[in-house]
Amino acid sequence: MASAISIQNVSKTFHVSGKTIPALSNVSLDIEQGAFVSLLGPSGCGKSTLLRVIGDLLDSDEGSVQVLGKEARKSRQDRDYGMVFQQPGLMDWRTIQKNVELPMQVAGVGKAERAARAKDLLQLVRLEGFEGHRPRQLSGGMQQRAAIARALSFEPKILLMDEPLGALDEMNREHMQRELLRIWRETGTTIVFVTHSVSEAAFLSTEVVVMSPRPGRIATRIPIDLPFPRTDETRSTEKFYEVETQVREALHAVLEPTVTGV
Ligand SMILES: Nc1ncnc2c1ncn2[C@@H]1O[C@H](COP(=O)(O)OP(=O)(O)OP(=O)(O)O)[C@@H](O)[C@H]1O
Repeated sequence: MASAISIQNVSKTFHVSGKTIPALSNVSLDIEQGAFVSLLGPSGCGKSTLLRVIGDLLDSDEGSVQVLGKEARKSRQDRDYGMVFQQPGLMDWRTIQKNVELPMQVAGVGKAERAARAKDLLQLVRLEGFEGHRPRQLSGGMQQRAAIARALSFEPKILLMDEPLGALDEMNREHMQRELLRIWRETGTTIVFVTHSVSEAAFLSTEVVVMSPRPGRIATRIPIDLPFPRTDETRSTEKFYEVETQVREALHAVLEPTVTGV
């Protein structure tokens, strides 16, 4: 399958108050179109930095990122990306419908068209009936679904998600994982997803990329061959347990390199 994202030898160092923080070192990664790739690794290993470099929110010092065969900057200008962060970032003085319409409004999409598209997107994330609500009147999971709807406004080919479910309680989180898989399968978008959760990464992904601590490097790539559709039953299967264990062991290996010999 064609490559959606091609990262070649990317390095990034931050300089803060005379200190040098090597965040990424020589990262190379190819992500296929339609993949759901999770970046997993210890805190500070550069997951968010890598996501921001992919999304052209941050320049790398070295290396290159090609998205759909173009420079990342061109892809951002072409609105190939949708982005979702841990906080939904909705504006409380606008209704849910108007929040979802905002990027389209900024881009100059006409009133009737953006209203119709926002309505469709809210249907996709199952928020029909809440169009006129304010964000504070919705649960955290519902707000995050609205943020996902907003991120999908330009039918992005690439969805970059930085711990989007991290602030949710366990039940809501599992529900949103199922919803996210449904949306991914319905839209066919390529997803790069940052998480701290082994089981979340195993449940959602077609591939888990484990990163090692500072400076961030790709330590292991684990293809996840659990069949689709993945449901709550999937979580209690032997196969899921095996996959989860494999991911957990890979994470432990980067946390305890001297013990494991990695
Ligand atoms: N804008 C910045 N200025 C200076 N240092 C930064 C900046 N952004 C990230 N860093 C540093 O780069 C390293 C990687 O940070 P990053 O946020 O990418 O890690 P992460 O793996 O996403 O962490 P976490 O899992 O805790 O969110 C950290 O040491 C962090 O302090």
